[in-house]
Amino acid sequence: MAYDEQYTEPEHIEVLVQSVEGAPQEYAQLRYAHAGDAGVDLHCHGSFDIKPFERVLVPTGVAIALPAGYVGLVHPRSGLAAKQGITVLNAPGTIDAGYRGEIKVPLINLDPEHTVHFDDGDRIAQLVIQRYVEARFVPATQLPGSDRAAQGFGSTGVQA
Ligand SMILES: O=c1ccn([C@H]2C[C@H](O)[C@@H](COP(=O)(O)OP(=O)(O)OP(=O)(O)O)O2)c(=O)[nH]1
Ligand SMILES: [Mg+2]
Repeated sequence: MAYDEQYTEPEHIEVLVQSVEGAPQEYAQLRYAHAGDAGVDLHCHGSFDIKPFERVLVPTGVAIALPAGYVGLVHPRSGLAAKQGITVLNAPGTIDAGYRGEIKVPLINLDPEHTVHFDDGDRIAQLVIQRYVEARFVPATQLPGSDRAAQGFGSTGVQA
């Protein structure tokens, strides 16, 4: 198969976005920065500082309604991580389809020296929307065999 033939359009869905009380209306206008981006940037509502090794639960000013069968995953922004040591503490954060509250992002500053300042509206994280599968968990007394079996935690390439 030619490389180009592998290309498929991503699935398109509608997700309702509301700016929360006290946040500007335009906060509800989430947009992918580039064609082909998987993540849409989330902004902070309000300005704040994060000192070294401090964590802050950052309000984004938005609430969303995902259709059933979809989940929002809050990922760090690589630029903030690489340049300033800022990451999402619970990455990836899980936004359940049924959650209607404000999306909040627990950021942590892992830079040992520098306090990082954020202005109102700065991009703090990115939201990736994916389909999920709901499992029916079935208690079992024995699991089927597999190539890996119970090997894990760095076992690959190590002589038994
Ligand atoms: O980074 C995050 C993660 C979660 N949430 C919201 C949406 C999510 O649907 C809800 C619950 O998240 P999670 O299940 O991760 O947290 P929990 O500590 O298990 O809380 P709960 O007992 O409410 O499920 O909190 C956020 O706003 N930001
Ligand atoms: Mg939970």
